[in-house]
Amino acid sequence: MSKDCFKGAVEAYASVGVDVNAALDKLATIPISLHCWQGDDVGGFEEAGAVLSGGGIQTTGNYPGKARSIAELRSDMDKVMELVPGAKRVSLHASYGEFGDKKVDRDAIEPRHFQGWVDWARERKIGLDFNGTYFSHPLAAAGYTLASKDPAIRAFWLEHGKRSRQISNWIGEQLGSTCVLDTWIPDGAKDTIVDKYGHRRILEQTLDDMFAVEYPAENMADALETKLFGIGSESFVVGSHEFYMGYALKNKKMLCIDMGHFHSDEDVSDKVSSLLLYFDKMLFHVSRPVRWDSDHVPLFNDKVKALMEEIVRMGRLDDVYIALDFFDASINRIGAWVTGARSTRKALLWALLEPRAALLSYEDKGDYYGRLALLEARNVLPFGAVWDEFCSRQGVPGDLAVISSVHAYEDTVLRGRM
Ligand SMILES: C[C@H](O)[C@H](O)[C@@H](O)C(=O)CO
Ligand SMILES: [Mn+2]
Repeated sequence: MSKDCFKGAVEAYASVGVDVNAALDKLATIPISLHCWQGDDVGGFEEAGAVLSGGGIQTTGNYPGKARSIAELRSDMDKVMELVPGAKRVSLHASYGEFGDKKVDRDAIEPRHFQGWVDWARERKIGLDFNGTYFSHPLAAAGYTLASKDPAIRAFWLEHGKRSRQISNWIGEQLGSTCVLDTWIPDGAKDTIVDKYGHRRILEQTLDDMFAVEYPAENMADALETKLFGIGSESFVVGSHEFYMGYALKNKKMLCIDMGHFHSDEDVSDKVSSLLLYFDKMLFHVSRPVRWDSDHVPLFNDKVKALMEEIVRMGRLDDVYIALDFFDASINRIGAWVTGARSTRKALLWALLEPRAALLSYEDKGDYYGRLALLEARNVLPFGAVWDEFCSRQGVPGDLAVISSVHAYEDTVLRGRM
């Protein structure tokens, strides 16, 4: 789009009281954490050919070009970062360490296994986030990890959790940027369970043990991810929304809200103005559920827009961590990553361009027609011209040019992996 289109857009937004250039400046600074696991279908690199198993999550599809090594994954992520405008971070899973030839089990991971990632991130001047990996492991196969009634299984995963915290602290210290550690466990049951209370009491105690060590807030921040159900845990999830809301509030941890983890007609954005009253900070996983927690590529759709609008309306952008969490193996994985990340960024821009003051003034006067009509009118303001200008200022291609860039990478790099 031409500079004239952008000039026209600046005027159009100014007519409803919005400063486009201020919005673009702010947008560039909001970090989005890109999840490493989109590049290899959540397999990880603990051993050659590792694949996702159990854990209530699933990738479907077998599109050619999956990353087969950490080197390939990093090359793919470099390509993604070249095509995604604005500040970025990378979110690692513990199963993506560099473990060498000897088997390193989850209860033995150490900071040195992530030195390569820290060096890689430092070169790119980005921060890293971390996730313990409580799935794709024989000791998770019975359905419980931190909430297991088997003391040996529980001790194994507790050690993994403690080490994940230690590694996150080290990463944050190394990079001078707070490393967010998200803890998600798959624990739950396929069918009716009698002792829900027992498992939840165990989880509470294990988390208390895991969090016994305090790390400096500037190095690492703990988040706990809630879930409604998963494949194989349809009837009971120990770490439910209520469980973690209570635990996190009581113990001053962050809550992680994943957009895929609720009933499909539940409005996730509606939760934010309640949760951020009580939590100082929160983590969001941006995902797109289709009928269930299917982890489709996020789009610039109403749900993502509404989530960002709520955060911006509350003036709490600096209190939230925005991370991606999806895994689609049925299409070009780089394209999936890029589309999900750009859509999330677009939704942030959408929220920053909302004519908030004018809308609020209608609302406060009780002029609900005025509010409704302005909400409708803003839908056809020249948003595309502003987005294109942002991409150009950030030195990344516009939406259409991205398609050919992704195709070229597929032809020159991904096809060579078959
Ligand atoms: C791979 C991630 O840890 C996982 O997707 C988790 O965040 C989740 O959302 C599980 O449903
Ligand atoms: Mn998630």
